[in-house]
Amino acid sequence: MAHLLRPGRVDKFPSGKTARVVEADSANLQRNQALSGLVQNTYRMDIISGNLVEHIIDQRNMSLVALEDIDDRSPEQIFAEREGSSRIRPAIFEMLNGLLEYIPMVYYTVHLSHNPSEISLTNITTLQASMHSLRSTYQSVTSSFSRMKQYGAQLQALYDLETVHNIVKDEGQLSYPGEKSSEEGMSLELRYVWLDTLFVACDQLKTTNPRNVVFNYPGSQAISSALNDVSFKIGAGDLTVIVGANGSGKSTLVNVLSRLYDITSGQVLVDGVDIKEYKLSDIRQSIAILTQDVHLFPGLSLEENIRLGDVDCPESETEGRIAEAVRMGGAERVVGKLEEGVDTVLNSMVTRQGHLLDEEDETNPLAAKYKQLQKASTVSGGERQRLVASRTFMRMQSDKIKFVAVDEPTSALDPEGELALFTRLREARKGKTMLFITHRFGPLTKYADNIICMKDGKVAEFGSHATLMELNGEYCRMYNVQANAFQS
Ligand SMILES: Nc1ncnc2c1ncn2[C@@H]1O[C@H](COP(=O)(O)OP(=O)(O)OP(=O)(O)O)[C@@H](O)[C@H]1O
Repeated sequence: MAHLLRPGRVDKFPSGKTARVVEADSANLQRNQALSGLVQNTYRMDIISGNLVEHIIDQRNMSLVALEDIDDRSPEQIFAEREGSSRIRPAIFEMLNGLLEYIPMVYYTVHLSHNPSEISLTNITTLQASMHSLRSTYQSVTSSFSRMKQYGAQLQALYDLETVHNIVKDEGQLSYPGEKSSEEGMSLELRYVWLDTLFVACDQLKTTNPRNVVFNYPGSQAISSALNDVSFKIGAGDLTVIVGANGSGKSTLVNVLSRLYDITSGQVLVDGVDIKEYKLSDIRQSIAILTQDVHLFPGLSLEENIRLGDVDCPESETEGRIAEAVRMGGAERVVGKLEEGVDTVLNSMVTRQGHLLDEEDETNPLAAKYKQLQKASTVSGGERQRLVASRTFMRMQSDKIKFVAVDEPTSALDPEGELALFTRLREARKGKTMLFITHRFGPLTKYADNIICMKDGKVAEFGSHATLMELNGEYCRMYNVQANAFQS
């Protein structure tokens, strides 16, 4: 395992030497650890909404195979175990090893002393052969035992990855897109469910006891529901903008429309069919979600971070599609100023161990790497948002995407960057239904087919910009607050 230095913990010793942190320099080891690190809760939504659980488990398996005999435990663990085993091994293992060599001999000696007629050259040769074979079996068992411990740790890490599971049940049987799906995009509807349906007479349907659309977050202590009495319909290919005050339920609407959560009562219809009837992974792979909470995955290159937007992209098209995604995400300058471009790994995952380095010793081969690491690659908040948007554009290039939800992804972008991002998203909407959540009305509401104005978990108003302005209600009030700010 090669090592390189990192400007981490630095302690001066009286000898003039400096203790530094040393990192493992194996790309496979770092990749393996990066993929394992994605089980953290921080990345849960990114992984689930991107339908990436299986892909990440596969990739981690592949990186484990690529690691071959490189131990992927932390250096501290390896060190502690070596220290322990080096004391035990000579005392117990070597003794056992030595004893085993003699056991057959002792047995045969005793046996032959009772049956002297059986002593022959063949018997002695067989005895020696069995002795060697017994010894090598023992050695392979002990080494397998130690490998088993290692595999146990790896299995545990894989198990942790498997626990990045969905909150919702995956019991649907229908494939998506289905028979009723449109080329223009996904149609979405939130509606009441009629609890008791009575056939009063032939062709006459009487429904009673409507069950409201309600959503409460699991385990929430809130006294009111995050969504209550919400019903509307979005047509295939529509551009819809959701507006409303903080906490009014805008993001929650995206969560239930994309089945990150199931509504508590009521129904979400996708192309006229209950969303629960579709296979969950089909729904996931048809949706792209861009929010301010999505992350760049640490330890993976920018290229891989963007490629994760569409893991099924054919190998031959990947490079061109990534370049296009970077352009559309407005991240060309960000990538351009990094020495290693899209190969840059931000916040690389590392393994560490202590290392003594004489600071004056320029002949030390680690010195150059140490200097390189001191120039750690970082990006600003706005640059990060551009890179994350690039992953969404990578995803949107896939024909499978039928619904794109964009939830205020521009908080750190400059005004020019924000306008450009919204424009490119709108331009890429062919064959997709689009839903934007925004507090800034200007760049989007004038293009919207529908505006949903949320208030206290309810749809306060629904309609086009002109209709809602005419209504002179909540939307008109919020619009005028922004418009007046520019005029005064
Ligand atoms: N994961 C969660 N668990 C419990 N309650 C939540 C969760 N997410 C949101 N809520 C609550 O649900 C309500 C609606 O939140 P939501 O995030 O949908 O509002 P929002 O309109 O998107 O707000 P903002 O404009 O601030 O982003 C709030 O009262 C919020 O506290």
